[in-house]
Amino acid sequence: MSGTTSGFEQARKTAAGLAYSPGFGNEHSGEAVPGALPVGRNSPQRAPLGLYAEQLSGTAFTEPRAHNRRSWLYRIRPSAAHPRLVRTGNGSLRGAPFAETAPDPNRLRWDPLPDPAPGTDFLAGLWTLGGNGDAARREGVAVHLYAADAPMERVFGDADGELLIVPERGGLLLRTEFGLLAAAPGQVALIPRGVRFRVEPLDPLVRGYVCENMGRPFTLPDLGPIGANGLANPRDFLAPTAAFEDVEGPVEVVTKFCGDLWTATWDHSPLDVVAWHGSHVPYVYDLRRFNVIGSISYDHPDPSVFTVLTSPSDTPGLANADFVVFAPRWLVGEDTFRPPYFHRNVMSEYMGLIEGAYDAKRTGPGGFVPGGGSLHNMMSAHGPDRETFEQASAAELVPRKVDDGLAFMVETRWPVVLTAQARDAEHLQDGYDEVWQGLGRHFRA
Ligand SMILES: O=C(O)Cc1cc(O)ccc1O
Ligand SMILES: [Fe+2]
Repeated sequence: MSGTTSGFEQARKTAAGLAYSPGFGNEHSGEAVPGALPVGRNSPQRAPLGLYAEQLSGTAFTEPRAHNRRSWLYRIRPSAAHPRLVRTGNGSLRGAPFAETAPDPNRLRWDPLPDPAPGTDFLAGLWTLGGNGDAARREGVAVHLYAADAPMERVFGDADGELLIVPERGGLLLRTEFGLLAAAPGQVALIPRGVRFRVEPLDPLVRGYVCENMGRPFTLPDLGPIGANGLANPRDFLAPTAAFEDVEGPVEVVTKFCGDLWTATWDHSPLDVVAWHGSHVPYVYDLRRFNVIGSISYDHPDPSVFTVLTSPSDTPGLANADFVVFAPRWLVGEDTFRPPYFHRNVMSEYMGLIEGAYDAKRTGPGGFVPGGGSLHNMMSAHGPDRETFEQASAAELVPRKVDDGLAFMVETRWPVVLTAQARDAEHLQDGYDEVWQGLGRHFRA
């Protein structure tokens, strides 16, 4: 069933009225019914209102307090009350390890996903481009895209990692165990590992990207000499307030586990959490709130300065994955080539475009367009295309605002290995290499 007009109106009304609890990493809490949240202990002999107490851990019990993520949920039924899971088709979703294709050192670029078949929900609309690491070892990252036009009737949860959802076209209403979130293009939603949710499109066609982080949970990067403020500010991350559905009756619950989808039909909705508290919670964040730091003297800063969220590895400074945004900003560098420089990076870079244009690439047909993506794997040489290089080398260096687009990058420690469908996709562009052809020699000895 595709979304109906009255369905969208209803969902948009709900989205417009949502209340949130601000602050990344806070000990958030809430109760949809007064008195549902126990006071002074997590696990009373009998939880209030006849609810069941359940802990959901996002990190090992013993991880340092600063990294520890867990929440306590007070629900109508414990999650344990479910039948046996059975395998179901993965559709276009794939998991790590990625071994369908040989790792590819070529620079690659895709146009947007084709429109979905009518009646495609968010889960069925997920299409995996590639990734790295190993879900069973809790490391690596996967890049998915989605295109959907129908509300999810079923509920989904990802045991393999957290999901950073990046809408590019159309808004999403996310009904989660913790309550409701809405994310429109320009905003991102973060669903922690294992948290169950259902997606309702707020528009007839919704499209975007999903960064699935199988490593350590995303956190805000340290600020070092930047100081105590800047980049993504914690208070701009919004957690939901408690809301539950009390549905007795068959509900399909799909789980992604070690790369595969498993399903079970529960006799009630798993979105039955009446109260909760903790730090393992979903968030929505508006990328336009990002406080962009850049050069006010000369040279183009490395894009690490645009990091919104980072999933650290065991090596300090080496990310399992960074989520980076290229948000509107002023460029004022003197005697500086202002767009991204030519480079070969040990990290691998997947880029997507949420709207407008990106300052290193031509947009429009055959270019880097919203909904499209590019992959520059470990050590692949890339940077400004020929047109960008020529223009920026000749440009008058007056202060200029770059505010005609919103792009993002998933930068990861290991090459992104493509799925077969991404390698063979019709929407994989031919001849991306040509954007760097014709960069003639200007050398004068
Ligand atoms: O390749 C890209 O466009 C991403 C990028 C941007 C930038 O400003 C510097 C380095 C870099 O990899
Ligand atoms: Fe790059």
